[in-house]
Order: sequence, then structure tokens, then C-alpha cells
Amino acid sequence: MNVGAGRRFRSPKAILFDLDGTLVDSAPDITAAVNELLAGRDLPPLRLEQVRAMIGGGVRKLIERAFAASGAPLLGSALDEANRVMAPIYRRHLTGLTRLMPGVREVLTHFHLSGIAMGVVTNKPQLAAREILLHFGLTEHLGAIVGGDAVTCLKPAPDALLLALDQLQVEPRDTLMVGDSGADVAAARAAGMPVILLRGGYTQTPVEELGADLVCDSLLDLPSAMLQDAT
Ligand SMILES: O=C(O)COP(=O)(O)O
Ligand SMILES: [Mg+2]
Repeated sequence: MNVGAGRRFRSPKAILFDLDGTLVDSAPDITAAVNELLAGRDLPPLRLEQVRAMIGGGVRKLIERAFAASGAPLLGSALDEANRVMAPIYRRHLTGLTRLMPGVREVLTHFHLSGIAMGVVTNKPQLAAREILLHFGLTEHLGAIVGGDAVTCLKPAPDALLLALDQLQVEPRDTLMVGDSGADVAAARAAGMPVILLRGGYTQTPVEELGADLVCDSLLDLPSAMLQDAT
């Protein structure tokens, strides 16, 4: 863990969490969905590690990257069409192979008992995000779940974070963003919020190089990192 900012995370009124690579390891399900889409076009499957590196920019970006990596890049209306075909496939691969990241349940309960409001802000479609969170019984403590299709601009734009804060009735300066990618950092910066990144997510760039205020090994380190930040 490396502490950088000093007092920025002390007693936030709300925490916004990214979903893929932060609260859940969804890469195996997303890989299954991508490979079903590719198989429908007679393209060979991609490996889990390849698809992991494509997650975080929303489903359309995922499809664009997957077809490019398969040597059959899609543009414009062809990408729109693949996106339409992907929608029902993606919905069939939400929870079968997806697992919670370590400590999620404990840490969400801890923050809830500490009186901190929480929300999820993801580039995943909103209904898909809600279904995953319901599957794992995590919606109880979440006052906002904002998906990429609920806003005009996906992360790294701040739109989804600001919508979640609106729903939670909290100002950006009283909030903390927790994520796994450069998009999470950029979105938090644009929204005027401090940001913590977790190791073990889907970013290709080393997390230390993404400009977060703090990097933690896992969600389980968050409560103590926030306490240390008081010193
Ligand atoms: O790329 C996606 O679909 C979702 O990614 P995120 O939950 O990390 O924002
Ligand atoms: Mg993520």
C-alpha cells in the first residue's frame, strides 16, 4: 500500500465503487460472451487474459477490441450491428462464472455500519450491473447503481459519477471513488473526487502509474487506509 494524499479520504459521506475488476471478477463471463459472439462469425475464441485487457470501456469498446484482436476489425454500422447481436448474449453470461473480489461483502457492511452511503458506477449496462449485484445480494447497501447506458458519456467522463452523487445527495468533495482503471481515475478527477485504485483489476498499465491518490492491494485494505489517511 502506498499512502499519498493525506486526509483526503478521512470520513467521506459516500463511496462510489467501480464494478468490473473492483467488486467482481467478471472476466470469465465476459470472455464467454465475447467468444459466443465471435463463434457466430466463425472467428476463433480469445483467451481469458486477452479479454481481461479489453474490459473497462463498456460493451461496444469490448466488441471493437475483440474483433480487432481477431483480425476482423469492425467499424461504424458493422460495430452497431455486432453490439445489437451481443446484447442478449451478454445478458446470458452475467453471473455463471463471475465471482466477488475478496472482502466485498465485509467491506460494504463495514462502511454501511459506519454510516457511509455507497453507490456503484460502471461502464457496464445498468440492468446487467443490477442483475449481478442482486445475484450476490449486494444491493441492500447501495443507494445508487449507475450503468454506462444511463449517461451520455461513459467513464473516463464524470457523468456517471455525478449522477450517482445526485442520487445519493452527496457533494463530490465528500466522496471517494474506488476503482481499478485509468478511466476510474480520470472520471474521479473530472468529478472533483479523490480516488483509490485496487490491485488485481483489469488495467494493463501498472496501477501505480495511473495517478490515483492511493493504491491498495484489495478492498480489505480500504478501511485501514482511510484511517491512516488521518495522520
Ligand atoms: O467495461 C465494462 O463493461 C465495465 O467496466 P467497469 O465496471 O470497470 O466500468
Ligand atoms: Mg473496472
